[in-house]
Amino acid sequence: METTAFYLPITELLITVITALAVYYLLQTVKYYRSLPPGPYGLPFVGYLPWIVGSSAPHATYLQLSARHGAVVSLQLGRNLLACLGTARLVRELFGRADSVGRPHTPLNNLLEGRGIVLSEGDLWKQQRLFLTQKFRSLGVKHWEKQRFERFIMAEVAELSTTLEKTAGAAVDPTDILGRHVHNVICQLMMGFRFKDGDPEFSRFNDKVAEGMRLYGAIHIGEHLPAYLKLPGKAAAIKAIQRNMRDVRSFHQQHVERRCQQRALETQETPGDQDRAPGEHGRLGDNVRASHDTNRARGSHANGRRKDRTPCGQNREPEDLLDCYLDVLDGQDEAEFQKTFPGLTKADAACQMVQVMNDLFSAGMETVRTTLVWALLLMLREPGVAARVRRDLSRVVRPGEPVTMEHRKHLTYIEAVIFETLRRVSVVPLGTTHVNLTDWHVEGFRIPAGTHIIPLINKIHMDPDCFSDPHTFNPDRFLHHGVLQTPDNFIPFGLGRRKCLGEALARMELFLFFANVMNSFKLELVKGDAMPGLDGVLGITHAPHPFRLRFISTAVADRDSTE
Ligand code: HEM
Repeated sequence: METTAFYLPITELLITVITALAVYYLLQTVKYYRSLPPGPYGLPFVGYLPWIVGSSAPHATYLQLSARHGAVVSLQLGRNLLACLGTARLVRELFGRADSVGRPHTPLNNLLEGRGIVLSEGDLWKQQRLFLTQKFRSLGVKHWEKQRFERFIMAEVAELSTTLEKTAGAAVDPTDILGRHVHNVICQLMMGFRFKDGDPEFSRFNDKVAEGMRLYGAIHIGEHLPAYLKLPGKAAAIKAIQRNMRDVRSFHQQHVERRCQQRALETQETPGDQDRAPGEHGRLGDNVRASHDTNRARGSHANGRRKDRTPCGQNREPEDLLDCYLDVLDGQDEAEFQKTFPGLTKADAACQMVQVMNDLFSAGMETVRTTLVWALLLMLREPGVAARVRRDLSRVVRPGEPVTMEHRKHLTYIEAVIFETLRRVSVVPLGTTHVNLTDWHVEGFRIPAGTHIIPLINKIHMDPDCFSDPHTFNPDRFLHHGVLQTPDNFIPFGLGRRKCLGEALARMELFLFFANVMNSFKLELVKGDAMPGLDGVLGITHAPHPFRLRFISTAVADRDSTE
């Protein structure tokens, strides 16, 4: 009897406490979700993930959500909360904040251990960003007229013309054709080498990159649902990704080693410097390959930029980004090293350098190539625009003659065509995910620290309030009395502190490749093929479905028309 009397109050107490806790938890949860920006409901545990991973065009899904819920949308993807920003004003304001520069710490991102430039954070990101910005400028990416970087691109443009001539008007996939040449521009900027035509290393490298993307695509759901990566077979997939990353890194590493050896040789050859020990990286290995062209091997020192033959980085100008890094790493001046890369050991800085190379290849090659392919596709679809491009060119250069940066100021319509291409197809429609480092209060809602934040670039570019009649391809919207305009709502390179580092380079490449192709070739749809559409697929970039076209040399076209 006594036992029962004692038992009942305890049970009641327990039930009361549990109920109170459950109600409290429920109220807190409701309060938490009500404080968030509006968004769709999802399923327990996985949230809205099935709708996003199941879509071949997630950017279009986000666009619909933004249309339904407003300028800021939140949704749960597995364990991650996502906020989408649907106006340029919000992206500008929020990504300009110092606490907007985090990147997601997801299981697959973490494989890179926070190295490089795209996924690094904090002081490491700041120092690398500063270093790269300065070096891009000094290599002539920003102030092309003072430097020789344009010559790298023009050399590649000339090679592309040769490649296109060789097709002799046959049907080709422009993505394949442009790949090596766009890749070579980055190769030259980074490491001063280029792949020759038919170089098997190029296919090997490309296959590795494609394999990496395929492997990542197969398990990227694990970024939001880490438990997924514990399923049978997933550990093997992660290992394969790691192996692939090692292979791609070692490809760049070999070029670093070769350069170290060259620099060490130069040091030994320099009178009075025989006693100098080779730099730390001069000992990295001896795996030297001779299958590529290199600036040094091609004697670029003779082009007047090289000042003298003093050792590694002393009193001579760097030829590429690798030189810029090695000048600091190999330099005798420890204080200079610490000032440039505070808190890093030389070994850390060397790993960092190789990952930065990887990042710049990934960020800079696919984006430019895809934009060029879209531009060509749009010229097939818009013959009136293509004709006006040619008319403008003919006022400035003769058909087939090289178009250079010097001509750019007279060819604003071509720049407008490139802008309109970037707007109409948004090659990087969701930017790169940011993470806020503190709680934000935006438009009356709370975005808790650690939220994954994406700018809806394609939504902004296709918003009729930002661009009238947005589905129409109209380059003139970027011109005012013939002067190129950059509207606030035009944000293909992102905004704020982590804005694209390669914008100036990308714009230079896009102009030179596009203008020169248009000046030397007429583009034709292959007979019997359907006109390619503007609904692409979203992988690393928003790319068109494969299509073919024919490049007819203007010399041949003019000859045929006079016959
Ligand atoms: C058409 C060409 C390109 C487009 C549309 C493009 C677009 C973008 C966008 C939208 C971002 C994300 C910005 C953010 O996080 O808010 C980005 C980041 C970046 N881009 Fe580009 N990009 C292009 C070409 C290039 C090139 C040629 C390079 C360099 C070789 C480059 C290097 C980078 C880097 C390093 C970042 C990360 C910056 C950081 O995290 O601090 N991009 N780009």
